[in-house]
Amino acid sequence: MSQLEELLAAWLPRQRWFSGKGIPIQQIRIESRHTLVTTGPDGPGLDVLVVRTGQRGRSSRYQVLLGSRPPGSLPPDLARAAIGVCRAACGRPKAVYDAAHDAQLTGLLLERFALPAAPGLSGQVRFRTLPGERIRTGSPGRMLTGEQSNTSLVFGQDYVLKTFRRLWPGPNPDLELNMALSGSPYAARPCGWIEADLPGYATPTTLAMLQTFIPQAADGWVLATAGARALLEGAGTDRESAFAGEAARLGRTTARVHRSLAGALPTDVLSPAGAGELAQAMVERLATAGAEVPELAEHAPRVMAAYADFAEVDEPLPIQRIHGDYHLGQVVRTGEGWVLLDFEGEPTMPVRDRRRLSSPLRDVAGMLRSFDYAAGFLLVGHPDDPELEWAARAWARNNREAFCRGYADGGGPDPDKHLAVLRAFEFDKAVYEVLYEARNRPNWLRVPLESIAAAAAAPPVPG
Ligand SMILES: Nc1ncnc2c1ncn2[C@@H]1O[C@H](COP(=O)(O)OP(=O)(O)O)[C@@H](O)[C@H]1O
Ligand SMILES: O=P(O)(O)O[C@H]1O[C@H](CO)[C@@H](O[C@H]2O[C@H](CO)[C@@H](O)[C@H](O)[C@H]2O)[C@H](O)[C@H]1O
Repeated sequence: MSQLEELLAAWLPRQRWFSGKGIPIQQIRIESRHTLVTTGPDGPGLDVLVVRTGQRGRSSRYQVLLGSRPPGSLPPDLARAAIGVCRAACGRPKAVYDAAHDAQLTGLLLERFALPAAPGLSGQVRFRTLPGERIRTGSPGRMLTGEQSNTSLVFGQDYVLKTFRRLWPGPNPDLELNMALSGSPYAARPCGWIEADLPGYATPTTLAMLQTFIPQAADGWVLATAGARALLEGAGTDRESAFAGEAARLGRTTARVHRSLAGALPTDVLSPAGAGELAQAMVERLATAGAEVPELAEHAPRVMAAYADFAEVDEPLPIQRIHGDYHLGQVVRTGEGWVLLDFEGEPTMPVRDRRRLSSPLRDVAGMLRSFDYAAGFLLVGHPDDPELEWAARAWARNNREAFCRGYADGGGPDPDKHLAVLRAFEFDKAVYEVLYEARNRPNWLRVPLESIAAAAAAPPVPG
Protein backbone atom coordinates (compact mmCIF):
# COMPACT_ATOMS: atom_id res chain seq x y z
CA MET A 1 0.00 0.00 0.00
CA SER A 2 1.49 3.39 -0.95
CA GLN A 3 1.56 6.21 1.58
CA LEU A 4 -1.17 8.04 -0.33
CA GLU A 5 -3.34 4.91 -0.28
CA GLU A 6 -2.79 4.67 3.49
CA LEU A 7 -3.86 8.29 3.94
CA LEU A 8 -6.95 7.68 1.78
CA ALA A 9 -7.87 4.53 3.73
CA ALA A 10 -8.02 6.64 6.90
CA TRP A 11 -9.83 9.57 5.25
CA LEU A 12 -12.48 7.89 3.10
CA PRO A 13 -14.60 6.38 5.92
CA ARG A 14 -15.03 9.86 7.43
CA GLN A 15 -16.67 11.22 4.26
CA ARG A 16 -20.46 11.58 4.15
CA TRP A 17 -20.54 10.02 0.69
CA PHE A 18 -18.49 6.93 1.57
CA SER A 19 -20.99 4.09 1.33
CA GLY A 20 -19.06 1.40 3.22
CA LYS A 21 -19.16 2.97 6.69
CA GLY A 22 -18.62 0.71 9.68
CA ILE A 23 -16.78 -1.99 7.70
CA PRO A 24 -12.96 -1.98 7.79
CA ILE A 25 -11.19 -1.24 4.50
CA GLN A 26 -9.07 -4.32 3.85
CA GLN A 27 -7.70 -3.34 0.45
CA ILE A 28 -7.22 0.00 -1.23
CA ARG A 29 -5.67 0.78 -4.58
CA ILE A 30 -5.43 3.93 -6.69
CA GLU A 31 -6.73 2.50 -9.94
CA SER A 32 -6.07 5.59 -12.03
CA ARG A 33 -4.73 9.09 -11.53
CA HIS A 34 -4.99 11.96 -14.00
CA THR A 35 -3.89 15.56 -13.64
CA LEU A 36 -6.71 18.01 -14.36
CA VAL A 37 -5.13 21.29 -13.26
CA THR A 38 -1.55 22.40 -12.63
CA THR A 39 -0.57 25.91 -11.58
CA GLY A 40 3.24 25.68 -11.31
CA PRO A 41 5.59 24.07 -8.74
CA ASP A 42 4.39 26.09 -5.75
CA GLY A 43 0.75 26.54 -6.71
CA PRO A 44 -2.09 24.12 -6.12
CA GLY A 45 -2.65 21.14 -8.39
CA LEU A 46 -5.69 18.99 -8.97
CA ASP A 47 -5.65 15.31 -9.86
CA VAL A 48 -8.65 13.05 -10.27
CA LEU A 49 -8.16 9.66 -8.63
CA VAL A 50 -10.25 6.56 -9.05
CA VAL A 51 -9.75 4.64 -5.83
CA ARG A 52 -10.79 1.02 -5.44
CA THR A 53 -11.58 -0.28 -1.97
CA GLY A 54 -12.18 -3.84 -0.77
CA GLN A 55 -14.33 -4.43 2.30
CA ARG A 56 -15.32 -7.96 3.33
CA GLY A 57 -15.08 -9.09 -0.27
CA ARG A 58 -17.12 -6.13 -1.55
CA SER A 59 -15.29 -3.94 -4.01
CA SER A 60 -16.21 -0.28 -4.65
CA ARG A 61 -14.78 2.59 -6.65
CA TYR A 62 -14.72 6.21 -5.50
CA GLN A 63 -13.73 9.43 -7.18
CA VAL A 64 -11.35 11.65 -5.20
CA LEU A 65 -10.52 15.14 -6.41
CA LEU A 66 -7.06 15.37 -4.94
CA GLY A 67 -5.74 18.88 -4.30
CA SER A 68 -2.04 19.29 -3.52
CA ARG A 69 0.06 22.19 -2.26
CA PRO A 70 3.53 22.51 -0.75
CA PRO A 71 3.50 21.32 2.90
CA GLY A 72 2.57 24.07 5.34
CA SER A 73 0.89 26.18 2.68
CA LEU A 74 -2.68 24.94 3.14
CA PRO A 75 -4.84 28.03 3.75
CA PRO A 76 -6.80 27.85 7.06
CA ASP A 77 -10.15 27.46 5.26
CA LEU A 78 -8.85 24.26 3.66
CA ALA A 79 -7.71 22.70 6.96
CA ARG A 80 -10.99 20.75 7.26
CA ALA A 81 -10.39 19.30 3.79
CA ALA A 82 -6.91 17.94 4.65
CA ILE A 83 -6.14 14.33 3.82
CA GLY A 84 -2.54 14.43 5.06
CA VAL A 85 1.03 15.06 4.00
CA CYS A 86 2.20 12.74 1.29
CA ARG A 87 5.95 12.28 1.20
CA ALA A 88 6.55 9.36 -1.12
CA ALA A 89 3.97 8.73 -3.86
CA CYS A 90 3.63 12.43 -4.67
CA GLY A 91 7.17 13.21 -5.97
CA ARG A 92 8.06 16.12 -3.71
CA PRO A 93 6.33 16.13 -0.28
CA LYS A 94 2.87 17.65 -0.61
CA ALA A 95 -0.09 18.47 1.55
CA VAL A 96 -2.99 16.66 -0.06
CA TYR A 97 -6.64 17.54 0.47
CA ASP A 98 -10.15 17.31 -0.96
CA ALA A 99 -9.98 19.77 -3.85
CA ALA A 100 -13.77 20.18 -3.93
CA HIS A 101 -13.29 22.66 -1.06
CA ASP A 102 -10.73 24.75 -2.96
CA ALA A 103 -12.52 27.57 -4.84
CA GLN A 104 -9.36 28.40 -6.83
CA LEU A 105 -9.07 24.85 -8.19
CA THR A 106 -12.78 24.37 -8.81
CA GLY A 107 -12.85 27.63 -10.81
CA LEU A 108 -10.05 26.24 -12.98
CA LEU A 109 -12.00 23.03 -13.36
CA LEU A 110 -14.87 24.95 -14.92
CA GLU A 111 -12.40 26.56 -17.31
CA ARG A 112 -11.50 23.10 -18.56
CA PHE A 113 -15.02 22.86 -20.00
CA ALA A 114 -14.39 25.98 -22.04
CA LEU A 115 -11.06 24.54 -23.26
CA PRO A 116 -11.77 20.82 -23.50
CA ALA A 117 -8.60 20.11 -25.46
CA ALA A 118 -6.32 22.04 -23.08
CA PRO A 119 -2.69 20.88 -23.06
CA GLY A 120 -1.62 18.43 -20.39
CA LEU A 121 -4.96 16.65 -20.14
CA SER A 122 -4.67 12.91 -20.62
CA GLY A 123 -6.89 11.48 -23.38
CA GLN A 124 -8.36 9.10 -20.83
CA VAL A 125 -10.26 11.94 -19.12
CA ARG A 126 -12.44 14.11 -21.34
CA PHE A 127 -14.46 17.28 -20.76
CA ARG A 128 -17.55 17.21 -22.97
CA THR A 129 -19.97 20.00 -23.73
CA LEU A 130 -23.25 19.83 -25.61
CA PRO A 131 -23.19 21.16 -29.19
CA GLY A 132 -23.44 24.95 -29.28
CA GLU A 133 -22.85 25.28 -25.51
CA ARG A 134 -20.54 28.19 -24.59
CA ILE A 135 -19.40 27.81 -21.00
CA ARG A 136 -19.27 31.03 -18.99
CA THR A 137 -16.15 30.86 -16.80
CA GLY A 138 -14.78 33.16 -14.11
CA SER A 139 -16.75 31.99 -11.06
CA PRO A 140 -15.22 29.88 -8.31
CA GLY A 141 -17.03 26.62 -7.50
CA ARG A 142 -18.73 26.77 -4.09
CA MET A 143 -19.28 23.36 -2.56
CA LEU A 144 -22.80 22.57 -1.37
CA THR A 145 -22.72 21.39 2.21
CA GLY A 146 -26.02 19.48 2.51
CA GLU A 147 -26.26 15.78 3.27
CA GLN A 148 -25.24 14.58 -0.13
CA SER A 149 -24.33 11.22 -1.62
CA ASN A 150 -22.15 13.12 -4.12
CA THR A 151 -20.40 16.49 -4.17
CA SER A 152 -21.96 19.43 -6.01
CA LEU A 153 -20.13 22.65 -6.85
CA VAL A 154 -22.14 25.77 -7.62
CA PHE A 155 -20.63 28.34 -10.02
CA GLY A 156 -22.24 31.73 -9.41
CA GLN A 157 -25.79 31.68 -10.74
CA ASP A 158 -24.70 29.73 -13.82
CA TYR A 159 -23.91 26.08 -13.22
CA VAL A 160 -23.86 23.16 -10.86
CA LEU A 161 -21.11 20.60 -11.37
CA LYS A 162 -22.11 17.37 -9.70
CA THR A 163 -19.11 15.11 -9.14
CA PHE A 164 -20.15 11.50 -8.64
CA ARG A 165 -18.34 10.02 -5.67
CA ARG A 166 -19.14 6.33 -5.86
CA LEU A 167 -18.32 5.30 -9.40
CA TRP A 168 -19.84 2.50 -11.41
CA PRO A 169 -18.38 1.80 -14.84
CA GLY A 170 -20.45 3.24 -17.68
CA PRO A 171 -22.75 6.23 -18.15
CA ASN A 172 -24.34 7.64 -15.00
CA PRO A 173 -28.17 7.52 -15.10
CA ASP A 174 -28.35 11.11 -13.82
CA LEU A 175 -26.70 12.32 -17.04
CA GLU A 176 -28.60 9.87 -19.21
CA LEU A 177 -32.04 10.85 -17.89
CA ASN A 178 -31.34 14.58 -17.76
CA MET A 179 -30.24 14.37 -21.40
CA ALA A 180 -33.51 12.59 -22.25
CA LEU A 181 -35.42 15.39 -20.48
CA SER A 182 -33.38 18.19 -22.08
CA GLY A 183 -35.77 21.06 -22.85
CA SER A 184 -38.30 19.99 -20.21
CA PRO A 185 -39.36 22.76 -17.81
CA TYR A 186 -39.28 20.14 -15.03
CA ALA A 187 -35.55 19.32 -15.13
CA ALA A 188 -32.28 21.31 -15.06
CA ARG A 189 -30.67 21.57 -18.48
CA PRO A 190 -27.47 19.52 -18.88
CA CYS A 191 -24.56 21.49 -20.42
CA GLY A 192 -21.71 19.01 -20.29
CA TRP A 193 -19.96 16.24 -18.42
CA ILE A 194 -16.56 14.77 -17.54
CA GLU A 195 -15.90 11.18 -18.51
CA ALA A 196 -13.00 8.79 -18.10
CA ASP A 197 -11.91 5.45 -19.53
CA LEU A 198 -11.59 3.06 -16.60
CA PRO A 199 -9.04 0.28 -17.07
CA GLY A 200 -10.79 -2.78 -18.50
CA TYR A 201 -14.01 -1.04 -19.62
CA ALA A 202 -14.81 -0.10 -23.20
CA THR A 203 -17.60 2.37 -22.34
CA PRO A 204 -16.61 5.69 -20.75
CA THR A 205 -17.58 6.26 -17.11
CA THR A 206 -19.24 9.54 -16.11
CA LEU A 207 -17.22 11.37 -13.45
CA ALA A 208 -19.29 14.57 -13.26
CA MET A 209 -22.26 16.36 -14.83
CA LEU A 210 -22.52 20.09 -15.53
CA GLN A 211 -26.09 21.50 -15.36
CA THR A 212 -27.64 24.93 -15.38
CA PHE A 213 -28.12 26.33 -11.89
CA ILE A 214 -31.77 26.79 -10.94
CA PRO A 215 -31.98 30.15 -9.16
CA GLN A 216 -34.26 30.75 -6.19
CA ALA A 217 -35.07 27.11 -5.88
CA ALA A 218 -36.64 26.11 -2.57
CA ASP A 219 -35.87 22.58 -1.44
CA GLY A 220 -38.99 20.36 -1.31
CA TRP A 221 -37.99 18.76 1.98
CA VAL A 222 -37.46 22.18 3.62
CA LEU A 223 -40.80 23.46 2.33
CA ALA A 224 -42.72 20.35 3.37
CA THR A 225 -41.19 20.10 6.84
CA ALA A 226 -41.81 23.83 7.38
CA GLY A 227 -45.49 23.13 6.60
CA ALA A 228 -45.58 20.17 8.93
CA ARG A 229 -43.74 22.08 11.69
CA ALA A 230 -46.26 24.92 11.47
CA LEU A 231 -48.93 22.31 11.96
CA LEU A 232 -47.24 20.82 15.02
CA GLU A 233 -46.74 24.25 16.51
CA GLY A 234 -50.43 24.98 16.05
CA ALA A 235 -50.06 27.74 13.45
CA GLY A 236 -52.71 28.34 10.79
CA THR A 237 -56.34 27.34 10.62
CA ASP A 238 -56.47 24.69 7.91
CA ARG A 239 -53.55 22.89 9.47
CA GLU A 240 -53.94 19.38 8.17
CA SER A 241 -54.03 20.44 4.56
CA ALA A 242 -50.85 22.57 4.79
CA PHE A 243 -48.79 21.86 1.66
CA ALA A 244 -51.52 19.75 0.01
CA GLY A 245 -51.83 22.13 -2.98
CA GLU A 246 -48.08 21.81 -3.52
CA ALA A 247 -48.25 18.04 -3.14
CA ALA A 248 -50.95 17.84 -5.84
CA ARG A 249 -48.89 20.02 -8.16
CA LEU A 250 -45.85 17.86 -7.51
CA GLY A 251 -47.93 14.81 -8.40
CA ARG A 252 -48.90 16.35 -11.75
CA THR A 253 -45.30 17.34 -12.51
CA THR A 254 -44.08 13.85 -11.63
CA ALA A 255 -46.59 12.28 -14.04
CA ARG A 256 -45.46 14.65 -16.82
CA VAL A 257 -41.81 13.79 -16.26
CA HIS A 258 -42.65 10.09 -16.37
CA ARG A 259 -44.49 10.61 -19.64
CA SER A 260 -41.52 12.47 -21.12
CA LEU A 261 -39.15 9.70 -20.06
CA ALA A 262 -41.48 7.08 -21.54
CA GLY A 263 -41.57 9.08 -24.78
CA ALA A 264 -37.78 9.44 -25.04
CA LEU A 265 -36.47 6.09 -23.77
CA PRO A 266 -37.49 2.41 -24.09
CA THR A 267 -40.63 1.09 -22.39
CA ASP A 268 -42.05 -2.40 -21.86
CA VAL A 269 -44.61 -4.33 -19.83
CA LEU A 270 -43.59 -6.41 -16.83
CA SER A 271 -44.11 -10.12 -17.48
CA PRO A 272 -45.40 -12.42 -14.70
CA ALA A 273 -41.89 -13.93 -14.53
CA GLY A 274 -40.44 -10.41 -14.21
CA ALA A 275 -42.84 -9.64 -11.35
CA GLY A 276 -41.75 -12.83 -9.58
CA GLU A 277 -38.08 -11.88 -9.97
CA LEU A 278 -38.77 -8.40 -8.66
CA ALA A 279 -40.60 -9.79 -5.63
CA GLN A 280 -37.63 -12.11 -5.00
CA ALA A 281 -35.22 -9.15 -5.18
CA MET A 282 -37.36 -7.35 -2.58
CA VAL A 283 -37.27 -10.43 -0.34
CA GLU A 284 -33.48 -10.49 -0.63
CA ARG A 285 -33.22 -6.81 0.22
CA LEU A 286 -35.35 -7.43 3.31
CA ALA A 287 -33.03 -10.27 4.36
CA THR A 288 -29.93 -8.09 3.93
CA ALA A 289 -31.45 -5.25 5.94
CA GLY A 290 -32.75 -7.67 8.59
CA ALA A 291 -29.24 -9.06 9.09
CA GLU A 292 -28.03 -5.55 10.00
CA VAL A 293 -31.14 -4.23 11.77
CA PRO A 294 -32.73 -6.95 13.94
CA GLU A 295 -35.80 -4.75 14.74
CA LEU A 296 -37.07 -5.56 11.24
CA ALA A 297 -37.61 -9.22 12.09
CA GLU A 298 -40.97 -8.85 13.84
CA HIS A 299 -42.52 -7.18 10.77
CA ALA A 300 -40.91 -9.44 8.18
CA PRO A 301 -43.91 -11.84 7.77
CA ARG A 302 -46.31 -8.98 6.87
CA VAL A 303 -43.77 -7.40 4.56
CA MET A 304 -43.17 -10.76 2.85
CA ALA A 305 -46.93 -11.19 2.45
CA ALA A 306 -47.08 -7.84 0.62
CA TYR A 307 -44.27 -9.00 -1.70
CA ALA A 308 -46.15 -12.25 -2.36
CA ASP A 309 -49.30 -10.24 -3.23
CA PHE A 310 -47.18 -8.18 -5.63
CA ALA A 311 -45.86 -11.31 -7.36
CA GLU A 312 -49.44 -12.44 -7.96
CA VAL A 313 -50.84 -9.18 -9.34
CA ASP A 314 -52.29 -10.13 -12.72
CA GLU A 315 -52.69 -6.69 -14.33
CA PRO A 316 -50.03 -5.78 -16.93
CA LEU A 317 -47.60 -3.32 -15.37
CA PRO A 318 -46.01 -0.81 -17.80
CA ILE A 319 -42.32 -0.28 -17.11
CA GLN A 320 -39.92 2.45 -18.22
CA ARG A 321 -36.91 4.48 -17.00
CA ILE A 322 -37.79 6.21 -13.74
CA HIS A 323 -36.15 8.56 -11.23
CA GLY A 324 -35.35 5.68 -8.89
CA ASP A 325 -34.66 7.52 -5.62
CA TYR A 326 -37.55 9.91 -5.55
CA HIS A 327 -38.16 11.93 -2.40
CA LEU A 328 -38.81 15.49 -1.24
CA GLY A 329 -35.09 16.31 -1.15
CA GLN A 330 -34.89 15.64 -4.90
CA VAL A 331 -37.36 18.32 -5.96
CA VAL A 332 -37.11 22.10 -5.82
CA ARG A 333 -39.88 24.67 -6.12
CA THR A 334 -39.18 27.67 -8.33
CA GLY A 335 -41.50 30.59 -9.13
CA GLU A 336 -42.83 28.52 -12.05
CA GLY A 337 -43.35 25.16 -10.40
CA TRP A 338 -41.53 21.99 -9.37
CA VAL A 339 -38.24 20.85 -10.89
CA LEU A 340 -36.85 17.33 -10.42
CA LEU A 341 -33.17 16.72 -9.64
CA ASP A 342 -30.82 13.82 -9.11
CA PHE A 343 -31.93 11.08 -11.49
CA GLU A 344 -29.08 8.88 -10.32
CA GLY A 345 -31.28 6.26 -8.62
CA GLU A 346 -30.41 4.73 -5.26
CA PRO A 347 -26.72 5.51 -4.89
CA THR A 348 -25.79 2.16 -3.32
CA MET A 349 -27.38 0.05 -6.04
CA PRO A 350 -25.22 -1.10 -9.00
CA VAL A 351 -25.83 1.08 -12.06
CA ARG A 352 -26.79 -1.98 -14.10
CA ASP A 353 -29.82 -2.43 -11.78
CA ARG A 354 -30.62 1.27 -11.65
CA ARG A 355 -30.81 1.44 -15.43
CA ARG A 356 -33.41 -1.35 -15.60
CA LEU A 357 -36.94 -0.43 -16.66
CA SER A 358 -39.24 -0.18 -13.70
CA SER A 359 -42.79 0.81 -12.82
CA PRO A 360 -43.22 4.57 -12.40
CA LEU A 361 -45.28 3.64 -9.33
CA ARG A 362 -41.92 3.01 -7.64
CA ASP A 363 -41.29 6.76 -7.77
CA VAL A 364 -44.81 7.40 -6.50
CA ALA A 365 -44.07 5.07 -3.58
CA GLY A 366 -40.77 6.93 -2.93
CA MET A 367 -42.57 10.27 -2.65
CA LEU A 368 -45.34 8.82 -0.49
CA ARG A 369 -42.64 7.52 1.87
CA SER A 370 -41.17 11.01 1.92
CA PHE A 371 -44.42 12.52 3.24
CA ASP A 372 -44.33 9.93 6.02
CA TYR A 373 -40.70 10.84 6.60
CA ALA A 374 -41.46 14.53 6.98
CA ALA A 375 -44.12 13.74 9.59
CA GLY A 376 -41.97 11.09 11.32
CA PHE A 377 -38.90 13.35 11.38
CA LEU A 378 -40.84 16.05 13.22
CA LEU A 379 -42.00 13.53 15.81
CA VAL A 380 -38.45 12.38 16.60
CA GLY A 381 -37.99 14.85 19.48
CA HIS A 382 -41.55 14.37 20.87
CA PRO A 383 -42.05 10.79 21.99
CA ASP A 384 -45.39 9.73 23.47
CA ASP A 385 -47.52 12.67 22.43
CA PRO A 386 -50.56 10.98 20.85
CA GLU A 387 -52.24 14.23 19.83
CA LEU A 388 -49.15 15.43 18.04
CA GLU A 389 -48.65 12.08 16.44
CA TRP A 390 -52.25 12.03 15.20
CA ALA A 391 -51.84 15.52 13.68
CA ALA A 392 -48.53 14.64 12.00
CA ARG A 393 -49.93 11.41 10.54
CA ALA A 394 -53.03 13.28 9.28
CA TRP A 395 -50.73 15.81 7.60
CA ALA A 396 -48.84 13.01 5.85
CA ARG A 397 -52.08 11.27 4.81
CA ASN A 398 -53.50 14.46 3.28
CA ASN A 399 -50.37 15.12 1.31
CA ARG A 400 -50.09 11.54 0.16
CA GLU A 401 -53.67 11.66 -1.13
CA ALA A 402 -53.13 15.03 -2.81
CA PHE A 403 -49.94 13.79 -4.52
CA CYS A 404 -51.72 10.67 -5.82
CA ARG A 405 -54.65 12.73 -7.11
CA GLY A 406 -52.27 15.10 -8.88
CA TYR A 407 -50.33 12.17 -10.33
CA ALA A 408 -53.46 10.62 -11.84
CA ASP A 409 -54.64 14.06 -13.10
CA GLY A 410 -51.25 14.55 -14.77
CA GLY A 411 -51.74 11.36 -16.81
CA GLY A 412 -49.91 8.80 -14.65
CA PRO A 413 -51.35 5.39 -13.71
CA ASP A 414 -53.92 6.03 -10.95
CA PRO A 415 -52.20 4.99 -7.69
CA ASP A 416 -55.60 4.13 -6.12
CA LYS A 417 -56.04 1.39 -8.72
CA HIS A 418 -52.68 -0.25 -7.96
CA LEU A 419 -52.71 -0.53 -4.19
CA ALA A 420 -51.00 -3.93 -3.93
CA VAL A 421 -48.16 -2.75 -6.18
CA LEU A 422 -47.80 0.48 -4.26
CA ARG A 423 -47.80 -1.27 -0.91
CA ALA A 424 -44.98 -3.61 -1.96
CA PHE A 425 -42.93 -0.72 -3.39
CA GLU A 426 -43.46 1.34 -0.25
CA PHE A 427 -42.28 -1.52 1.96
CA ASP A 428 -39.27 -2.05 -0.30
CA LYS A 429 -38.35 1.63 -0.11
CA ALA A 430 -38.80 1.70 3.67
CA VAL A 431 -36.54 -1.37 3.99
CA TYR A 432 -33.90 0.43 1.89
CA GLU A 433 -34.29 3.47 4.16
CA VAL A 434 -33.81 1.34 7.29
CA LEU A 435 -30.42 0.25 6.00
CA TYR A 436 -29.59 3.74 4.78
CA GLU A 437 -30.38 5.29 8.17
CA ALA A 438 -28.64 2.54 10.16
CA ARG A 439 -25.47 3.25 8.17
CA ASN A 440 -25.68 7.02 7.84
CA ARG A 441 -28.03 8.60 10.40
CA PRO A 442 -28.78 6.16 13.23
CA ASN A 443 -30.86 8.83 15.04
CA TRP A 444 -33.33 8.72 12.16
CA LEU A 445 -33.65 4.94 12.10
CA ARG A 446 -36.93 5.00 13.97
CA VAL A 447 -38.56 7.02 11.16
CA PRO A 448 -38.68 4.20 8.54
CA LEU A 449 -38.99 1.53 11.26
CA GLU A 450 -42.15 3.15 12.63
CA SER A 451 -43.62 3.45 9.13
CA ILE A 452 -43.00 -0.26 8.56
CA ALA A 453 -44.59 -1.10 11.90
CA ALA A 454 -47.67 1.02 11.12
CA ALA A 455 -48.07 -0.34 7.58
CA ALA A 456 -47.52 -3.93 8.75
CA ALA A 457 -50.30 -3.46 11.30
CA ALA A 458 -52.73 -2.16 8.64
CA PRO A 459 -55.08 -4.70 6.98
CA PRO A 460 -53.85 -6.16 3.66
CA VAL A 461 -55.14 -4.34 0.59
CA PRO A 462 -58.15 -6.02 -1.03
CA GLY A 463 -57.01 -8.27 -3.92
N1 LIG B 1 -29.24 22.46 -11.06
C1 LIG B 1 -29.39 22.84 -9.78
N2 LIG B 1 -29.75 24.09 -9.45
C2 LIG B 1 -29.88 24.46 -8.16
N3 LIG B 1 -29.64 23.66 -7.10
C3 LIG B 1 -29.27 22.40 -7.37
C4 LIG B 1 -29.13 21.91 -8.71
N4 LIG B 1 -28.74 20.63 -8.66
C5 LIG B 1 -28.65 20.31 -7.35
N5 LIG B 1 -28.97 21.36 -6.56
C6 LIG B 1 -28.99 21.39 -5.09
O1 LIG B 1 -28.06 20.42 -4.64
C7 LIG B 1 -28.72 19.44 -3.82
C8 LIG B 1 -28.07 18.09 -4.02
O2 LIG B 1 -28.15 17.69 -5.38
P1 LIG B 1 -28.39 16.18 -5.78
O3 LIG B 1 -28.32 16.06 -7.26
O4 LIG B 1 -29.63 15.66 -5.10
O5 LIG B 1 -27.09 15.47 -5.15
P2 LIG B 1 -26.89 14.11 -4.32
O6 LIG B 1 -27.04 12.96 -5.28
O7 LIG B 1 -25.49 14.22 -3.85
O8 LIG B 1 -27.89 14.06 -3.19
C9 LIG B 1 -30.18 19.51 -4.24
O9 LIG B 1 -31.05 19.08 -3.23
C10 LIG B 1 -30.36 21.00 -4.55
O10 LIG B 1 -30.59 21.72 -3.36
O1 LIG C 1 -28.40 11.40 -1.34
P1 LIG C 1 -29.67 11.19 -2.06
O2 LIG C 1 -30.56 12.37 -2.05
O3 LIG C 1 -29.43 10.63 -3.43
O4 LIG C 1 -30.53 10.04 -1.29
C1 LIG C 1 -30.12 9.37 -0.11
O5 LIG C 1 -30.19 10.25 1.00
C2 LIG C 1 -31.52 10.70 1.36
C3 LIG C 1 -31.40 11.56 2.62
O6 LIG C 1 -30.59 12.65 2.38
C4 LIG C 1 -32.44 9.50 1.63
O7 LIG C 1 -33.78 9.99 1.82
C5 LIG C 1 -34.46 9.68 3.03
O8 LIG C 1 -34.45 10.85 3.86
C6 LIG C 1 -35.13 11.97 3.26
C7 LIG C 1 -35.08 13.10 4.29
O9 LIG C 1 -33.75 13.50 4.50
C8 LIG C 1 -36.59 11.65 2.93
O10 LIG C 1 -37.19 12.74 2.25
C9 LIG C 1 -36.64 10.43 2.03
O11 LIG C 1 -38.00 10.06 1.82
C10 LIG C 1 -35.89 9.27 2.67
O12 LIG C 1 -35.83 8.17 1.75
C11 LIG C 1 -32.45 8.59 0.42
O13 LIG C 1 -33.27 7.46 0.72
C12 LIG C 1 -31.01 8.17 0.11
O14 LIG C 1 -30.98 7.36 -1.06
